[in-house]
Amino acid sequence: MRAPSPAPLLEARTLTVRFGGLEAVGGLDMAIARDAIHGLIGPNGAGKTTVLNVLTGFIRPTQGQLVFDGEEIGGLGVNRLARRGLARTFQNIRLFGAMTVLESVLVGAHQRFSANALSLVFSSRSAREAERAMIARAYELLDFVGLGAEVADRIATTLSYGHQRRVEIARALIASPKLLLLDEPLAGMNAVEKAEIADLVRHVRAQGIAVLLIEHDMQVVRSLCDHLTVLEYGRKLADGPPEEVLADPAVQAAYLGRAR
Ligand SMILES: Nc1ncnc2c1ncn2[C@@H]1O[C@H](COP(=O)(O)OP(=O)(O)OP(=O)(O)O)[C@@H](O)[C@H]1O
Repeated sequence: MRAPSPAPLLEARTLTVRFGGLEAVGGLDMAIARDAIHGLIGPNGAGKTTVLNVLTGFIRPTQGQLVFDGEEIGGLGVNRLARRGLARTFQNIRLFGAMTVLESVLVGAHQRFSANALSLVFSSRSAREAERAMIARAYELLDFVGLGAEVADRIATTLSYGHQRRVEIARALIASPKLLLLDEPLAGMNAVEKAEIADLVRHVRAQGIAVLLIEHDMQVVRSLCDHLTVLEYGRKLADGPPEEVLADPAVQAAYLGRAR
C-alpha cells in the first residue's frame, strides 16, 4: 500500500484579492509541497506578485484561507509571517543605500526577531553572544550564496546586479525560512548568471527549504521547477508537473504574443 502523501507546507484555498473593482486573484486553490521548487507563472498582470504579496503579508487577502505548516496564517502581517518561516525577495531589488553587505544580510535576522525581544536581549551578555552567532551565520550565508567574506564590508548597492540578488537571498535565508519566495530572481541576468542562481535555488531546496518562484524564462522554469501553477487574469489556468503544464494548449495560448 502506498504511504499517504504528507500534508503540503502551504495551502491556499479560494484565495481572492480585489483592488477596488479589479479582481487581481480570484478563487485560487494552490498547494506547495514541503520539498518543492514550485513555479508560479503566467502572462504579465496575471496576479503572480499579488499572490506572493499575500503569502508574505504585504497585502491582506479579500477572501479565502491560507494554511502554512498546519496553521491558519491568513491576515497575519509581514513580521509575524517572517517569524513563522516565510521569507522573500523582491522583483525590484530592495537594498538600503548606506548599508554594507553584512548589515544588509543582518536586517533579515532582525526581522525574524521582534524589536522588543532584541532590545531586551541585547542588553545582556547572552544577547551579545546571540548577535555574534548571527554575524557568524551571516558570513556562512555569504559563502552559501557564492559571495564570500571579502564583500562583507562593501556597500551592498555598489555590487553588480547579480551579486545584489545574492545578498537579498542571503538576507531572506538568515531568517531560517521554511518557504523562500522569489519574485523573478533571474530578471535582468545573462545566461551564465541565470544558471548560477538556478543552482543556488537547488542548493536552497537541498537544505530542506521549499521555494516558490515567479519566473518568465520558460527554459529555466522547465529545468528548475518540479511543479507549476499557471495564472491568467488572476485565475488558475493549469497546475501540475512542468512538462504536462507547458504542453497544455491553453497555457501556450495564454502566452502567445504576450510572453516577455
Ligand atoms: N496595489 C495595487 N492596486 C491596484 N491594482 C493592483 C495593485 N497591485 C497589482 N494590481 C493589479 O493587479 C493585477 C495583477 O498584478 P500583479 O503585479 O500581481 O501581476 P503579475 O502577474 O505579477 O505581473 P508581472 O508579470 O507583470 O509582474 C494587475 O492588473 C495589476 O495592475
